Amino acid sequence: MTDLPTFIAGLPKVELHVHHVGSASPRIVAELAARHEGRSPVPADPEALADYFAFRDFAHFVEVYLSVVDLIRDADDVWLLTHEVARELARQQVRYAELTVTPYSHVSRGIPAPAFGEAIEDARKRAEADFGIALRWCFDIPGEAGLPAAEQTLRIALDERPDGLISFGLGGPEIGVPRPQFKPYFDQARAAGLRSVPHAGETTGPETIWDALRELGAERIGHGISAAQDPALLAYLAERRIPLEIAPTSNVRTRAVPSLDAHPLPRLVEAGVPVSINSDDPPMFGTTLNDEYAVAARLLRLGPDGVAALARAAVAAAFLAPAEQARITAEIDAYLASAAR
Ligand SMILES: O=c1[nH]cnc2c1ncn2[C@@H]1O[C@H](CO)[C@@H](O)[C@H]1O
Repeated sequence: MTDLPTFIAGLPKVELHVHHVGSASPRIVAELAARHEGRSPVPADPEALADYFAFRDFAHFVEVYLSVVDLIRDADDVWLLTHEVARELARQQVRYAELTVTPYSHVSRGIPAPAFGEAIEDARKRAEADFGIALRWCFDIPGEAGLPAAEQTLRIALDERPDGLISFGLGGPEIGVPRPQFKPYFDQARAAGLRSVPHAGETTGPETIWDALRELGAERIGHGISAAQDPALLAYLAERRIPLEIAPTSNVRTRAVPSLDAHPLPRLVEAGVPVSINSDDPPMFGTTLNDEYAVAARLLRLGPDGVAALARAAVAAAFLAPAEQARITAEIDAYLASAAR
């Protein structure tokens, strides 16, 4: 048996909670910054960028995140970012990823919605051809922009309806951004066949998760780590098999959790809550999906069998057709068997 990091690197995976702009690597950011003559506070130098991605708190994280969004000024930038994010995911043996994109942030910066939709769709198809990775989209509302952003995100989702669009989300800060106000938008998105995957319980308590479940019809929860504070909620999530999209390093870097050793992941797993392991905004948090699997393996004291089970759990939580789930799961099983020889 090879060492665990090598095993993880070759393990077929899916990723369910990773943000488009948040995945802009230092190389992509440098290229985007160079395209726009440095009219940005975002450093082009990868070293300086690593320091720039150090966050005082969650509000500071959103501020930095939006400064990277400002670098994306036209459809070509959108295409470049999307194709490169797919390349990096495929390099980590990701077969399928549900990528969270925030159309409002780009359209409000002057990229027409049709051009945005065409760019992500063309990059998605090219990525499938170039790297063999299947991408799907979650369109998320940037919570800090409130109901106007909800309205426009829904409009773009329903009017453009790119082939890859499968879900509707809500990101950004939770503090001061209660979930219930977004119910009319989630109702319309779900009525149109989009799956509901809001963030909740990342920087606020269990009541935000209850709201996401009861008001927004959440089928999965982004983060949801504060569920560990509410035994009734843990039981509810476990009984109904409602998965949490866990991104351990994200929670530490945004100061939602004081340290990895304090992360509630072991308690969530112990309570029987389905979890998937994700990277969220990997370059911003100085991590990769593979690193997050290694973190989860350490926190949960897993070997190859346990890590393969985490990968299978993410496949089971994906909005994938059963035949596709079976195909990727069989690949995971075959890989585990071959690694054991
Ligand atoms: O970890 C996260 N939690 C919440 N929002 C996030 C996270 N990572 C990226 N975003 C994104 O930040 C944007 C700000 O406009 C939101 O749209 C959200 O998608």
